[in-house]
Amino acid sequence: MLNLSQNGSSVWVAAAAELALTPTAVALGKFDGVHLGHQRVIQPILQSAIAEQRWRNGETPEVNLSPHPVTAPNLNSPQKRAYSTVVTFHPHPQEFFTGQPRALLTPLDEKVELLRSLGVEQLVLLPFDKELSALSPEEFVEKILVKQLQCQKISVGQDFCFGKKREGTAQDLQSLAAKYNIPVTIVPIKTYTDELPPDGHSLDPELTADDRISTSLIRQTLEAGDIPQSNILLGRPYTLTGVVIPGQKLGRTIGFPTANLQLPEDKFLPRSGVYAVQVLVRGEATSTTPTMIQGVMNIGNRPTVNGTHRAVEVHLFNWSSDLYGKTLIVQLVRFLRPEQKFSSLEALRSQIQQDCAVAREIFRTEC
Ligand SMILES: Cc1cc2nc3c(=O)[nH]c(=O)nc-3n(C[C@H](O)[C@H](O)[C@H](O)COP(=O)(O)O)c2cc1C
Ligand SMILES: Nc1ncnc2c1ncn2[C@@H]1O[C@H](COP(=O)(O)OP(=O)(O)O)[C@@H](O)[C@H]1O
Repeated sequence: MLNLSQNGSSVWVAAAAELALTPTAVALGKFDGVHLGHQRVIQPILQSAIAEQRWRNGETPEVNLSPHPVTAPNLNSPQKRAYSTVVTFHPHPQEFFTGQPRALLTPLDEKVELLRSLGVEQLVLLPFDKELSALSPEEFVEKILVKQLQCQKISVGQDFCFGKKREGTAQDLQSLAAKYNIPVTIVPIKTYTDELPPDGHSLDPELTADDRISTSLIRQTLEAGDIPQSNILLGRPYTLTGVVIPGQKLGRTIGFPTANLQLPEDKFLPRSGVYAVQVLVRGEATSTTPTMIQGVMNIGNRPTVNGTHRAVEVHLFNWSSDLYGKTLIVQLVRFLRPEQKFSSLEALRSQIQQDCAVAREIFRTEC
């Protein structure tokens, strides 16, 4: 079991259900992206943890989103408070079935950090293998949820499927869990029309077969470079987190040093090209240094300098010190233009100057 911790609080990461801290209040799903829909599924297990703490303090809960009445725990019993727990599959089931590595919106470390910020206490990674994928819905509930996780409460999205050949539905889970007196909240699908701002940044109709907020819709908006839309669907900016590694040391010669980022191998990259970004340098925020630093980023092969591989590089505004070895958390704000092959470094320099001016204008008017 790992304990990933930042800023003092931590999330327990259990690499198998039998290693989990119990009892649990569980949100079940893949949760790649931890987007607005996922956040809604996670919410009830957080509320139950808070509600139980309130009962302990002698208060009555204000809201109960569960379709089942949740009974107050017996405070005289030795039973402990349920740990708010996200249960997910690792590797991603699609990776298991296709044998192809799948790029993720939120690789493990990033997912852990997002769950921590939502107030989740534990992440359980169920190894998605032959054995797990062969469990019937009944066996999954009995073996994993009841025996190993000692679930007291479960939350899933309306379209959740589980068990062998995905034959169990959210409703099946509800009736199977009822046999063990475990209440199951089925969270309605969140739609992007709920999220559109009134001044109408509408989604490209070609992108949307239906209006469900989904990981695949967010991947499509990122592939299209529609960052405002990706960020609305995520409920936060899409982020690239990586360590600064050395590059060709050409950037400084044209007046635009760029921090080259090493990202997790399974990180999903948006459309190649140039972006306006806001950056957090981990460990650098002080009372005198602003938390967020504005800048520009390029994702691409750098044809002008005969680059051989895709690089992700960030130039920070108003910054001059060394960043090698530091971790940058880069939030995408807007796609500016595709990458081009320039006839000279001077032509590239002049274009980057224009990119900076466009980005500064976006920050001035929109951020
Ligand atoms: C805002 C920005 C835009 C860029 N646009 C392009 C581009 O259109 N074509 C290209 O070949 N390289 C582009 N680059 C990448 C540069 O070629 C690269 O930063 C430069 O070669 C320095 O690389 P180094 O960090 O390895 O020294 C861009 C870089 C930045 C920061
Ligand atoms: N404003 C800045 N933005 C990005 N990196 C900067 C900046 N100022 C200084 N640096 C430092 O310079 C390095 C980038 O310079 P560059 O010549 O492009 O070298 P490299 O090819 O190794 O990335 C960064 O990794 C960082 O340590």
